[in-house]
Amino acid sequence: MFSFFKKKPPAPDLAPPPQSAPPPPVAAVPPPVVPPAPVAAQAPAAPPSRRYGSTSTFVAPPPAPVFGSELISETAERLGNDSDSKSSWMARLKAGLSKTSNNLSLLFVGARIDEDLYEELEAALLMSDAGMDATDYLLTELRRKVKEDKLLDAAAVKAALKVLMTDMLRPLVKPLELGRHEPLVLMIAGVNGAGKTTTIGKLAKHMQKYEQSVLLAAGDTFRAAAREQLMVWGQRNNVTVIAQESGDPAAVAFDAVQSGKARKMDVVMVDTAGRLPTQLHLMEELKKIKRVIGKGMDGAPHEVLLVIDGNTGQNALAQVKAFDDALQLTGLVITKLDGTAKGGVLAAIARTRPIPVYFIGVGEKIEDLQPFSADDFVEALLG
Ligand SMILES: Nc1nc2c(ncn2[C@@H]2O[C@H](COP(=O)(O)OP(=O)(O)OP(=O)(O)O)[C@@H](O)[C@H]2O)c(=O)[nH]1
Repeated sequence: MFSFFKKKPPAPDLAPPPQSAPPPPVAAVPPPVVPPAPVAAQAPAAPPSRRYGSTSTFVAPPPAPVFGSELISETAERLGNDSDSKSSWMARLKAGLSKTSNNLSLLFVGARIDEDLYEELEAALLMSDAGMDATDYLLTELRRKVKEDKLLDAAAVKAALKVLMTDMLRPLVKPLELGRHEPLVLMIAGVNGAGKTTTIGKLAKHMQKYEQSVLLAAGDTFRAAAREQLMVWGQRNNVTVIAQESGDPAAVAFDAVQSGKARKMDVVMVDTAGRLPTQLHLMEELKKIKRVIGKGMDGAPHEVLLVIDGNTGQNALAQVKAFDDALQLTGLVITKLDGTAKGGVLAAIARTRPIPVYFIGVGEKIEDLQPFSADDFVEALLG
């Protein structure tokens, strides 16, 4: 079974209280529209400061949305009919990475194992955005392997490179564990247009398939369209979105966490506005959002994810470093590997800042976001 998330068996202290059953699976019985309760009314005994407590509005889910064939096919996928969806996903990933895979594969066609091959391989890896460090490492290890195993033909060398690459990327593989906290709070960051809001929408939909109740915080108070995008998405999918007309994104995040706790939600996801790591005041704002989420719930956010546009090449590494320094990232999502992405940047990340890559995206549809698999990725590159 191609499992999306790893859901920990609920520890006794994390298990939902028996009386307050979790919200019914959204697909089967959509929760009733709860009139928006003011946050202050739901807050725990110690009231939140006015600054973070009372200004957000709730966008309640509409009654009984119509779920049609989309849900049926997704349900079929969950029940085990996922070999088709996996092969079409692989086809999209292969197509997305075809630039690099063509370059790499052509090298080995009828090639002799000599210095020319190593030089061409070095150039192809550098062009794929793998960076100097990962490229040097792969070439050194490959030379060693060829010598040790006395590899004589190009196919065997290619196979050895596949193994090396897979071993290099494997430390990045980690499932996103659900059910560790109630709610599990995720904060999502990234540069402008990386795909944060879209990723949140896709993740929420997938989490719903795992019977997770999800609440979203429209923390991108900078770009009005981002808030609308999240709210429309939430209404369509029966997910409550907490938003503010304008103002402090930290306040929206705080309200969302408070509300998530009061409603016993499984997951709260906090969107944030896009920003460049060089915009220091905006990076400070992100740190503040993270701190304020922690005030709303001890230990939160439990996951701080950086969404990276796969087309940004080596700059992606700079983004990972800067956001990690500011926020101590727990995971990455690499989107748009269907575009002009070259894919090698994952090798660079693995060598220099091995932060787990939870998901990769190869398109705008929900099923285009999938957990990262080192084997699949290398198969798409060198298969
Ligand atoms: N082709 C492709 N497009 C994607 C993918 N993920 C997101 N997009 C598109 O990228 C564009 C930007 O996505 P958003 O989710 O709005 O990005 P954002 O990071 O929230 O943007 P800001 O709020 O402006 O920082 C949208 O048109 C998405 O549909 C992907 O994997 N592949």
